[in-house]
Amino acid sequence: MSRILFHRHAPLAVVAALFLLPLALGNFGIGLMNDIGIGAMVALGLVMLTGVGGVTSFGQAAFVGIAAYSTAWLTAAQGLSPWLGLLFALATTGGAALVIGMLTLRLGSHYLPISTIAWGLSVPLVLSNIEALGSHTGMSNIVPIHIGGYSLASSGAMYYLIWGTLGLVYLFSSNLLRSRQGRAMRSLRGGNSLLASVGADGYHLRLKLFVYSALVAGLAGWLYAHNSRYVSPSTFDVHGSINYLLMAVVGGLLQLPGALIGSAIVILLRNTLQDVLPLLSSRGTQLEVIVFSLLFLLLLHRARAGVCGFALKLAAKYRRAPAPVAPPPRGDTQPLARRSQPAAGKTILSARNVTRRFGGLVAVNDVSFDIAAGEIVGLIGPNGAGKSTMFNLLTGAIGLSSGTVSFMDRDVTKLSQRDIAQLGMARTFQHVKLRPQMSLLDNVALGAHGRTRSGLLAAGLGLDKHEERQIFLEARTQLARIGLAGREHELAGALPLGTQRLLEIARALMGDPVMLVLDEPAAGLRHGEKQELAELLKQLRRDGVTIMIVEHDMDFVMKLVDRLVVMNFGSKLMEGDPAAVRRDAGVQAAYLGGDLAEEQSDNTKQAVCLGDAA
Ligand SMILES: Nc1ncnc2c1ncn2[C@@H]1O[C@H](COP(=O)(O)OP(=O)(O)OP(=O)(O)O)[C@@H](O)[C@H]1O
Repeated sequence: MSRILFHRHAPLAVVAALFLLPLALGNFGIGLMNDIGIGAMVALGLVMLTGVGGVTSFGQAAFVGIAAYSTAWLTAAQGLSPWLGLLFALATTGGAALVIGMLTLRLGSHYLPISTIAWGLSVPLVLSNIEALGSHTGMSNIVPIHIGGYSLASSGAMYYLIWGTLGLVYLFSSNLLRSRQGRAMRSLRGGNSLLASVGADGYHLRLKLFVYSALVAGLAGWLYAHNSRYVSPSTFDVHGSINYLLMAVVGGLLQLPGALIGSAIVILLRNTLQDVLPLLSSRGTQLEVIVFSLLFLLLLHRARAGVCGFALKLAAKYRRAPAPVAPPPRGDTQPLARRSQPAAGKTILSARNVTRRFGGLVAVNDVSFDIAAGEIVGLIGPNGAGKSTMFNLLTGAIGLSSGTVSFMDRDVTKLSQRDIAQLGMARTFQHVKLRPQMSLLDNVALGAHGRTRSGLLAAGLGLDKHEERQIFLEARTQLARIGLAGREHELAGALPLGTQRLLEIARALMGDPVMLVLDEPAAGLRHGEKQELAELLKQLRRDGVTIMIVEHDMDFVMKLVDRLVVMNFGSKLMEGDPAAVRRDAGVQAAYLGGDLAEEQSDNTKQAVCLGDAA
């Protein structure tokens, strides 16, 4: 009870303290608070972009600069209102971010951060060469903001605008992270394949985050220009960007409050150093850079998750249960709409002459088979037979070298993984792809991405609550289905591997699939858990879901499936019911070794199982 009261009242106490703070501060203190607020806003965008989205940006100050110069030019040179300046600043910043993002966000690994340095360097260079913008000296005499007839010329008045805006941005970002879009954004680090499997588009999510963080930097730039009433290009160079990144890292890149804490620490520390270092040496400014570099190194060694991450780790030691993040269920919540399942027996998937080459290696060679609605089909074969590659081809994770695949009466040979997922094919992965730092409920809820619609704006404004309740209602049902009811708020990373595989099945079921493609779901499960999994899969078959399964535990597979497709060396060896497969000499030879002598030791256990089952 006291914890609930704390969670409810702590934000109110912070708001009240911030409201009253100017009464206790002089002009200098208020000026510092304004700098902290503006810095925190840019750092907050970086927490979203770098911490959540995994895109490291060394060019965020450039967006602050584009916005600051836009409003400076419109108000000081054109004599228009700062409020028009705000719209113009957001338009130029958002437009620039969209173009830069489209040009750079497809770059992988270290190329993307390097590209951010490129535009981080070029934007201030361009600004300093435009005469109409004051060239190297910048622009002064920027008019103050007015609200009605009230001028925000004093730093005390700007304080409330800056911190009020920061509060709104914080609220919007916090709502966004807890939404359907936010769950997908928080999963960006899990890779495009995970996102595509739930019907989400990693590139567009990254682009949205990029533009969002740039718009937040743009808001900060607008406030900066009208707070300092002066802009110059050097403020917005790469040095400035590194400063913002430092704030986010010091505070904690993974939590929104980190932006605020980091900005306060960096600005207050810089201010103190500027007072103290000149007393120690005549080269105080150079010493300041060295002190900050050392601080950065120390942080990377000792507390990579920043102050916030450190505090959370400490708090977790004393916390009794993880804090709930999902809205609690309500009696009147309607379930999500379901798709109608195809009639039992209808062919829903046809693979024809499917071939996939990796250089000179033919991983899948001219394989054809059909799958009918309501079947459980096993895809088996010795290690390296091409099963996972076949799954990747069917689900669209990789492209075919030749052949065709049709699913639900559509040729899906050239469709993306995401489009195939939207048609009703859900999958799990041989190497589990979960978000370890997200709760079980959030991981499962992610699976409904393709079935639900709420966009970024609705999420940020908190207009998605009805859909969120529907998603979490179903996520709780799916969790209960795999035996994890009551553990919704635990972290997925804390589960044993076998249970993580079950969690992947629950996530796949959230897509309301026509067909479930399971890659070694029983690996890591104990005997009793395997029996429960078999029961779950049989129940799903009764519910009309078609299942294709790769599994090495022959005993498990033979008792579960209606039909088997056997692969060996990339080709289809045979197809038939379990009894026929057990009897087949070719299959026995493949599993016993035969010509595959080098695989014998690996497969002895499987071969024995095959024999046992027979
Ligand atoms: N991306 C890739 N690049 C190159 N070769 C690959 C790639 N993916 C798979 N292969 C090769 O294709 C062959 C089939 O691999 P695949 O993983 O599909 O077999 P599998 O039957 O699933 O094996 P296992 O049961 O051990 O998982 C192997 O020789 C593998 O090394």
